[in-house]
Parts: sequence; C-alpha cells; structure tokens
Amino acid sequence: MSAFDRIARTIGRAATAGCLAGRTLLPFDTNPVPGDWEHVTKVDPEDAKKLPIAYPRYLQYTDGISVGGSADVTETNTVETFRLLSSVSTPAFHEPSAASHVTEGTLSASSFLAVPQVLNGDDEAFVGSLGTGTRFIREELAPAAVEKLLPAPVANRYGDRLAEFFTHWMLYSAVFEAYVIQNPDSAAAREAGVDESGLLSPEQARDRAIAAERYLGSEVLYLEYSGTYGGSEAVDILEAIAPSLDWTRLWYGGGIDSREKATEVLSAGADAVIVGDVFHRIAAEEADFASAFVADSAVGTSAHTDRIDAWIDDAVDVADTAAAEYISTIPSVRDPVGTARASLIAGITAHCVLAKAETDVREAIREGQVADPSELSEAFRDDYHSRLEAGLVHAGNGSQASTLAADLLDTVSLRAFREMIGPTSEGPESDDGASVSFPAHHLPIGELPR
Ligand SMILES: CC(C)=CCC/C(C)=C/CC/C(C)=C/CC/C(C)=C/COP(=O)(O)OP(=O)(O)O
Ligand SMILES: O=P(O)(O)OC[C@@H](O)CO
Repeated sequence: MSAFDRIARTIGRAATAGCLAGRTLLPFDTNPVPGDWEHVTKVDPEDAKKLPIAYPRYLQYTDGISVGGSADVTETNTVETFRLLSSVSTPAFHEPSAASHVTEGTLSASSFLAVPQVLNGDDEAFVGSLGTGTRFIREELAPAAVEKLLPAPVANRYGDRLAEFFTHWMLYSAVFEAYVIQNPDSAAAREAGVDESGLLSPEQARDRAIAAERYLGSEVLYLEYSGTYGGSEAVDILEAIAPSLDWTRLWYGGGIDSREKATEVLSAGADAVIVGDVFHRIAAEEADFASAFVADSAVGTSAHTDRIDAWIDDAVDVADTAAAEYISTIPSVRDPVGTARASLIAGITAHCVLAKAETDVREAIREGQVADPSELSEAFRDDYHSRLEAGLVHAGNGSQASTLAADLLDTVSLRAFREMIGPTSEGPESDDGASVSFPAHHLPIGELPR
C-alpha cells in the first residue's frame, strides 16, 4: 500500500468515525427525516387515485407528503403529481417503486428520495431492485445530468468519473426505508414477495430493525399493513421495536382512518403514521356531494358558499365522511369535524364555481362573443378566480393558491373551447413539452351537469 493510500484510508476512517459520533455520541439528530413528523400522507400517482379539488386545504395539516405507489405508477403520472403538489407548502418526497420513476424533475421537486428496501420479502425486494435502480442511475440518470450541467469538453473528459460521483452522492443523500410488510394480501406484499411464511414475530421484527439501524443505516423503519389496520398485532411489534431504535424513525402505515387508530400506534412507539387510502377517498366523496348539492339546490352551480354551508348541515353527517376520517388521523388538528366541514364546503364550492365558469364560457362561445381563450375578459377571469382562490387554502401560501385557481379555471375554459371550436392557441396543444401542462385528470373535475 502506498503512503498516499494509507493517508487516504486514515482520512476516510476519521470521516466515518465523525459521522458515527454524530449519530451516537453527540447530542445531534443527524437523521435527515424530521423527527417531529407525526403524520405523513401518501399520495399515489396512479391515474385511478384522484385527489380532492380542495387538496391544498387537506394537505396543509400533514407534516410530509410521500409520492409513490406500488401499482400503475409511471414517470409521467409521478411528475404530474409533483406538479399538483407545487401548490402545497408541505414538503413532499418521492418514494419510487421503480427506479425509472426517478427523473431530474422528480429529484428537484422532492425534499428527498426515499428508497424502499423490504426486510421480510424476497431478495429482489431486499437488494435486487436496488441493484437495478443503482445501475439505472449510473448508466442513464447520472450521465444525462453531467452532460446537461457541464460544458461538453469537461463532460467528455471527466464525465465518467463525475457520473460515478453523482451516483454515489444520490444514494448517499437518499433516505432508506426498511419495510416490514405484515399484510400478505396487499399490493406491496405481492410486489415484495411477502407471503404468510414471511410474516415476523415482534422479536424477529425487532432484531431486523436493530440491523436496519446499525448495519444498513436505514433512516426509516416502516411497519406496513397497507390497506388494513394492524391492530394489537401491530401494537405488539411497535412496542418491541421502538425501544431498540435510537436514530432511525419508526413509521406505521395501513388502514389508519380515525384518531383512535392513529393515537394507538403513536402511543405504541411509532414516530409517525402514514395515511393513504382515506385521503384518496375524499375525491369521489367531494364530487358526489357537489352533484347532490346541485340536484337539491334551486340555483344549482350559481349558488354561493352560504347555501352550500346550509345544505351541508341538512344533508351531510360530516363526522361520517372520509374528509373527517382523514383529518381526524392528524393529531395536531383539534377540531377534525369542523375542519372537515370547512374543507368540504371549499371543495363543493370549487366544483360549482368551475362548472358555472365552464357553462358561462360555452354560452359566450355560442353567442359569438369569444372565439379564443385570450378573448375572455379580465373581469370574467377575476371574478371566478377570486371565488376559487378564497376556498382552496385556509391560510398562507396565497400565491400558490392563486396559481392553482388560475390552472383550474384555464382547464375548464380550454375544455369548453376545445369541445366547441377545436384546438386553441393556448393550453396543452401549444405546450412544447418542456413543462408539464396542468394535470387536471388527477382531479374529479367536470362531473357536474354543464
Ligand atoms: C435506487 C433507486 C433510485 C430506486 C430504487 C427503486 C427501488 C429499490 C424500488 C423498490 C421497490 C420495492 C422493493 C417495492 C416493494 C414494495 C413496496 C415497499 C411498495 C411500497 O408500497 P406502497 O406504495 O406504500 O404501497 P401501496 O401502493 O400498496 O399503498
Ligand atoms: O393506504 P393505507 O391503508 O392508509 O396505508 C398507507 C400506506 O402505508 C400504504 O403504503
């Protein structure tokens, strides 16, 4: 070994010791996953899983948003989901189920990349997909990034080494989620090759969690019951694991749809609950309520918010809605039913405002007043825009709500022009593909009578 190699090795060891001291000896929290997160919402990019129109309102209370799912996820719908979430100030991170879902766009839109690694599935889910994913980064993502960032002479000369560095850096900065999957009937279990024989006892789960923290360095230990609540079995596992983890965050996900369930797993030692299904259920519920309101109301989509407010009291048991169930899983929200009620009113209002705007645009086209979206008057836009914007977020991030309101309004206006006149000078047809046009198909817009 040369003297240079010896020096390099000493420096390497000192750096590793410093890093370990930061984790174990010093009073610093070096885990990049915030320790004060106690609620994470999982937003699935799959086209069939819609978001409620008032999604910025709902998502303002959760601590973090995980973008990912195990079925029908593509690079396109992942990018679209991040595009929608740019209207929300809550940090969003990317949890890919295949490396090809990771792009430059998803990397810059997410707070961090969370890579799943399954501790009780097949070897593909433990290390195989990680190998394929790493090769994808090294052979495709990294060379493309180097080529884009650096002038050609530098990229030609040092590109290979820089791509190697980029690959190491990406994996070093990624967060690893060590999954223990305990619901063999879930898509996640099928994906990871977990069957009955792979389920763990609390002691086995604890021992693997210990290895995940000390050996694998996993930032998160994720107890996953996807789609079903783990109940007392999950509590036993969390109680076994929690005292053994110091640096790694302990997350629980699966079937959380009430304050009681969220509190039960948090009290058993989970740092955070992950909630997916019940959030997506709000989308259809919000659209159904909007249709029922329009059917019941004499003035239909022209109705103002105070009428919707009164209708909710008459027609809806808010405590029994997916909106209230979802919000009740967030421990920091003191009045889940009142918050759900206000959010439902905002969602129904948005449905009505958009349907009315679309009707009015159609009317203006029919009357020959406008032939192109650019001819819609400022006053028309401003009126609808301000009504939409007011409802979409409860407080703060005004400019983001404003952009979302404008995107929603453009969506319905453009649809009216497209359907009545044909392709227009604005909108998706004129997009050069450099930026994603507003992905309205992830929201249940346009289900009201026009
Ligand atoms: C290295 C890079 C960039 C990427 C790696 C990509 C990898 C390793 C993906 C792992 C895929 C894997 C092991 C999946 C296992 C199943 C799993 C944990 C899925 C997560 O499921 P959810 O998305 O939570 O499940 P639902 O869709 O059922 O809600
Ligand atoms: O969809 P639910 O059952 O809420 O589960 C959330 C998450 O753990 C799924 O990966």
